Amino acid sequence: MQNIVIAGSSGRMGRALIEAVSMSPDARLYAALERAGSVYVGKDAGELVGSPCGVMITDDPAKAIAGSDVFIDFTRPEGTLEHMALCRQLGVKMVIGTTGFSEDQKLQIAAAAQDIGIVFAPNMSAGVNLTFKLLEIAAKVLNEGFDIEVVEAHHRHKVDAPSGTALRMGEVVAQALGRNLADCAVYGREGVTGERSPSTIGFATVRGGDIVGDHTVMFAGIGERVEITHKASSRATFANGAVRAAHFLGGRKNGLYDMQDVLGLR
Ligand SMILES: NC(=O)C1=CN([C@@H]2O[C@H](COP(=O)(O)OP(=O)(O)OC[C@H]3O[C@@H](n4cnc5c(N)ncnc54)[C@H](OP(=O)(O)O)[C@@H]3O)[C@@H](O)[C@H]2O)C=CC1
Ligand SMILES: O=C(O)C1=N[C@H](C(=O)O)C[C@H](O)C1
Repeated sequence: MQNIVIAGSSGRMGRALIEAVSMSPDARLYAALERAGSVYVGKDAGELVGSPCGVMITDDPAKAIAGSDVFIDFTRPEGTLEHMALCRQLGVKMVIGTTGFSEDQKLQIAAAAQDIGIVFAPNMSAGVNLTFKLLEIAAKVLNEGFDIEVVEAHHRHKVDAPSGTALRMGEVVAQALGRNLADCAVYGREGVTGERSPSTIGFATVRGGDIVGDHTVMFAGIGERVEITHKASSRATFANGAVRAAHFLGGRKNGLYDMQDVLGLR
């Protein structure tokens, strides 16, 4: 049985995670965390998903983490890094789904993984992780004469762009082609842009309504176009993946992993 702490428990993913943990026979909700000042502090975490569970939401991270097995964090980069410092100190493993980290912040996560096991992935769904493999194949086969564009769409509340998943898709394709994404990414276009340079990977972002998460990578050639698309219709897919990642960490003391490791796709 794994004792799980959920950070950002009243958020969109926090609620999906409470449900996913409650449905896992090998996991139990050990603590639910919110920021100080949140109206949810002191409330029963289960009430957020319509079924009280006796775990009261706390704003004390150290108290929540002490004695737990895995800390699941889908919050914001600054919150995740604060939680990570405590998890590292207390020897508690982490599943990190938060997106929007800078390169320096990602290095901090890698450093913490020397001491604790961490699964860090911008997308915990099995389907998206399969598309990463498909993209690798597509990029290697369509490596000449095809323009590559990544298009993503998310709900109106999302604060980072492009999505972490879109960026990872770009990285996968760039790596398969022997390119460095930092050198070839084009983030949006406006005005007189000139013709498209063939070595670039373009990104386009859509934000609106309640779109859970759509991603398409387009390989546009002359006379044909291949599109690899994933559409998430429920956050349960990410939450179930995160709980699976927590179980994966069970037998691992330290190390940095992603969902390719968890799903055996490496
Ligand atoms: N890897 C994956 O599979 C997925 C990743 N995500 C990522 O997860 C993250 C959360 O998404 P979502 O649930 O939609 O966001 P929400 O805004 O709905 O929830 C975020 C939660 O984190 C809390 N929070 C925000 N800032 C901090 C902080 N500095 N310290 C502690 N807690 C904080 C919020 O509290 P408050 O309400 O007080 O602000 C809220 O409870 C995003 O980065 C998103 O991209 C989302 C889906 C899938
Ligand atoms: O913020 C979201 O909602 C999502 N964020 C992740 C990302 O940035 O890739 C994953 C998913 O698409 C939902």
